[in-house]
Amino acid sequence: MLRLVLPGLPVLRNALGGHLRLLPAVVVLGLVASALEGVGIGLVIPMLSIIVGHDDSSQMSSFSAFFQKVGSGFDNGERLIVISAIIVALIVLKNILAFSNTVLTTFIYGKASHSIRSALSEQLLRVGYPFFLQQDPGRLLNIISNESWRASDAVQTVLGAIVNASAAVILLAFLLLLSWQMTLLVAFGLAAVQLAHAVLSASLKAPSRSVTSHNSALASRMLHLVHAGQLIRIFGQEQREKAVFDGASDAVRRAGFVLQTRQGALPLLTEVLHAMLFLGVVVGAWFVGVSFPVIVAFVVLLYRLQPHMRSLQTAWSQLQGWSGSMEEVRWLLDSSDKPQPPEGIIPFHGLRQGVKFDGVTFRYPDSGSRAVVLHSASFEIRKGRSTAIIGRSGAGKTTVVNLLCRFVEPDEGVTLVDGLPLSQIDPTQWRSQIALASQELELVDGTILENITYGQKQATAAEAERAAKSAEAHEFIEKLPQGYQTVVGYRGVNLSAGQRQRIALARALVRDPDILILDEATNAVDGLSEAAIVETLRSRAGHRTTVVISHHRSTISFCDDVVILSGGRVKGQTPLADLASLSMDELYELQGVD
Ligand SMILES: Nc1ncnc2c1ncn2[C@@H]1O[C@H](COP(=O)(O)OP(=O)(O)OP(=O)(O)O)[C@@H](O)[C@H]1O
Repeated sequence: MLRLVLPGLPVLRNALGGHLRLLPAVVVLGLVASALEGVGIGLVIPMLSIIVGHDDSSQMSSFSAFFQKVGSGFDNGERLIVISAIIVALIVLKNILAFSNTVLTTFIYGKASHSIRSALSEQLLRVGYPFFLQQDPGRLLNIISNESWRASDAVQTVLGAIVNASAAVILLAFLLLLSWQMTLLVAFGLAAVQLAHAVLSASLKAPSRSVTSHNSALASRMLHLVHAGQLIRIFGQEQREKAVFDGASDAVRRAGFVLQTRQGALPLLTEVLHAMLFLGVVVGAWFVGVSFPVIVAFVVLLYRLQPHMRSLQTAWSQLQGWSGSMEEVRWLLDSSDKPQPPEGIIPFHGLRQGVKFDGVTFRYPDSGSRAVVLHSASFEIRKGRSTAIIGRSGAGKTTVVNLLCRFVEPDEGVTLVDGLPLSQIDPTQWRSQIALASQELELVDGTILENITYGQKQATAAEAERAAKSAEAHEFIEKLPQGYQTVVGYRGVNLSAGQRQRIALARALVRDPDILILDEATNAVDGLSEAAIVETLRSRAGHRTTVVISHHRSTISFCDDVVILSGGRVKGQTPLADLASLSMDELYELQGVD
């Protein structure tokens, strides 16, 4: 039931996590502060009785009569002073408690916001890689940068609502004790206002979802403008991109306008309803003959109750308005419909014989009727040897790498490592023994040294330098004013493509991996440097295994074996020596590659 009533409840529960146990303290502080306020207001009764000279408590409820007796031992002047002093003391104490509650709720809010962001980042790091193949990055960016803040705000709103609800309960209890008849009238009135408010708030859900989906689309456009700067300029698409972006931005504005105007109308409407209720109570009290001091105390209590009720209603409509955001955050945090990370418990400490693809068939997730990418592929990568995987564009070479790295898993068939299914091997241990250099793996924003030792934190500067020398990167790094401390910028923008590739290669080599995978890892490197890199790779022969993907004959020249792929099918696996004299095209022709 609550799940239906309060959108995003699971998100809030997770966000509050261990701090849920602090909520009773929030409630108690709220209750006590309001009780102090209620007593202070109750003390208005004897004050007014003295001032208007109406000291008769016979027609009052026992609760009102109790206040009427306060300070009855003093003469009227002293009594006024004593009661005023008590009221001031109560106000001071109430505000100290209210401030303590503000500190407590702010602390809980900060922790809850942090746990939402932390849970989102953990989920993005934990989820199986195919998730990123299926999802729109704009949607993910929007959830992290936008919707997560709304979810945090929702936590703050709920905390505020708890404080307001505590105050409302106490003030209502005081009203009840002062006059049950008038309180009954108030309760009916409040229920009617609440009902009207709930009906109107429900209409916020659809616009909230619309805002969220338009925000996702806008985030995609923003990503596109950031990443496609060159493309847009060289093809002269600035005008068109501007129009598309403005369209997406305007759609957010329009959706936001609908949501905010509906949200904005609610407090106004409830203010009118509350005012009607207020006046109705005063007139009703006069009709049933409630004494003047009690009416005043009742009205003051009602006046103090009103902002709490309105805050509760505003909180309600805000939560409805953020339901789209909460749903998005809940969706990302929910692991049940996401690809799982690779499993496996068999320890892996190094390759002993080799890796065998045995009848592996694969299609990318969510590809619907799309073609199978690998058809029953069978070939072998032998330990200590270098295996080239070649084939025309789209043949499935990178897909083989994705399977080797366990970014994706075969649909049929099996990948065997020393005779054991790769799916049963501990993925962390497996990955710790392989290193990948590919066009997909970017540099991180940091220094060159940080990039080379990324994932190998214990590597010394000397080891990083050795790896850089092997990757033909040391020379150009040394020429940079800051050398290894040069900051490469976001995705390595401060470097040339060939320089980036050589640093990425050094990053793979510094791991001294058991299996080195190079996927078009040197295609931007000049011929001389590439020849030197090839010599380095040749020197790994015998004790280390290398898998190379390249369209260049020279890059695979040091390889022992060659696997030829065509349209996702293995056309053959042969020692490269048998084909040594052939160019790439002759090689494809010989193997019947289309
Ligand atoms: N993330 C993906 N989702 C759906 N299909 C994909 C995805 N990645 C690749 N494919 C498809 O899988 C097929 C093989 O792609 P793959 O990247 O493995 O080819 P490749 O041989 O490495 O090509 P290239 O030499 O051009 O890099 C292609 O038809 C491609 O369209």
